[in-house]
Amino acid sequence: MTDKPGIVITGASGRMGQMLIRTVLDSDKARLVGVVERAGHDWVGQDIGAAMGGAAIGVTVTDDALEAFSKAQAVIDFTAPEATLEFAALAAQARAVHVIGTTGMSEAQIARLEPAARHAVIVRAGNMSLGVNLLVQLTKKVAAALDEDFDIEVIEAHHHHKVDAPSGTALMLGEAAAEGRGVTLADVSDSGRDGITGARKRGDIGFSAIRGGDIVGEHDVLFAAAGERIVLRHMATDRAIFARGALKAALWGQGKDPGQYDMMDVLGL
Ligand SMILES: NC(=O)C1=CN([C@@H]2O[C@H](COP(=O)(O)OP(=O)(O)OC[C@H]3O[C@@H](n4cnc5c(N)ncnc54)[C@H](O)[C@@H]3O)[C@@H](O)[C@H]2O)C=CC1
Ligand SMILES: O=C(O)C1=N[C@H](C(=O)O)C[C@H](O)C1
Repeated sequence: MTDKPGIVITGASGRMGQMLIRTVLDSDKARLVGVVERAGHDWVGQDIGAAMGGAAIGVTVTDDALEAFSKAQAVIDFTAPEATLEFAALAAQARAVHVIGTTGMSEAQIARLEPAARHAVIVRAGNMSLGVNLLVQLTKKVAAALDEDFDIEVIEAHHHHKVDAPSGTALMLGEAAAEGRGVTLADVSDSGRDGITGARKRGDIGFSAIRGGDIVGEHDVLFAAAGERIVLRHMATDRAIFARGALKAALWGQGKDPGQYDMMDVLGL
């Protein structure tokens, strides 16, 4: 027997799924006890080590999430919004910590996590890296120090497979800028400019999204005024930063009271 928390990774074949599996296997603080993929995927029924092109490791990919979660102390989930909602209910049933990296969830979908959070710990963040979470704090500070003479724009770039925009990180940065300024993001958000949009409205927080190639994730927060500009920037070059943060969250959540938390709680920022 070991007291290292057992971890299940969902979305096993995904870009983040594979990175998370490697991160847990390399860790001396956690054990990989299960991996989940969607029903019908080629990898279901295969050993995950072999499916990822290496040696077998004795963990079989399953599409039975509840069965996998019932053996785990934590589930790390970077998949898609509706899958994440289903996993939240099952992780709560298994009383496993649910670490959610999935982005693109609507406000209505986020609200649907609440019943699960009454029974289990949920840690959710649009970006699990230390660097971005620090950038969020810096953004809040700079926005609080400047007035609306400074136009705030969040510019993000990601690989061409990404399906949601603005990115989860861009939204975190926009929220932080709005909070620093003492406004509600929904009231000032301006995304998806196209055509004759009219001049920029004073006080708006703008979003622009670039999609191309294999860009892991880049975020700028631009504060632009007459005669000067400040740019706060984070550049991710390796998905390992997200996986390390997610594993840290899974370990941090052990023994915590049920509820919803984020990476600020985990990192103590
Ligand atoms: N919070 C963070 O730090 C980060 C968040 N992300 C987010 O993570 C999510 C996944 O990103 P990628 O790995 O690049 O995408 P991906 O498309 O490579 O992987 C998604 C995986 O989820 C699986 N999946 C979908 N529905 C499923 C279901 N019902 N059951 C089991 N598996 C299911 C897919 O088959 C696929 O393997 C996105 O929302 C992305 O924005 C990505 C990187 C960092
Ligand atoms: O889809 C991605 O790849 C990423 N998604 C997250 C986001 O939406 O911000 C985090 C990171 O930028 C990579």
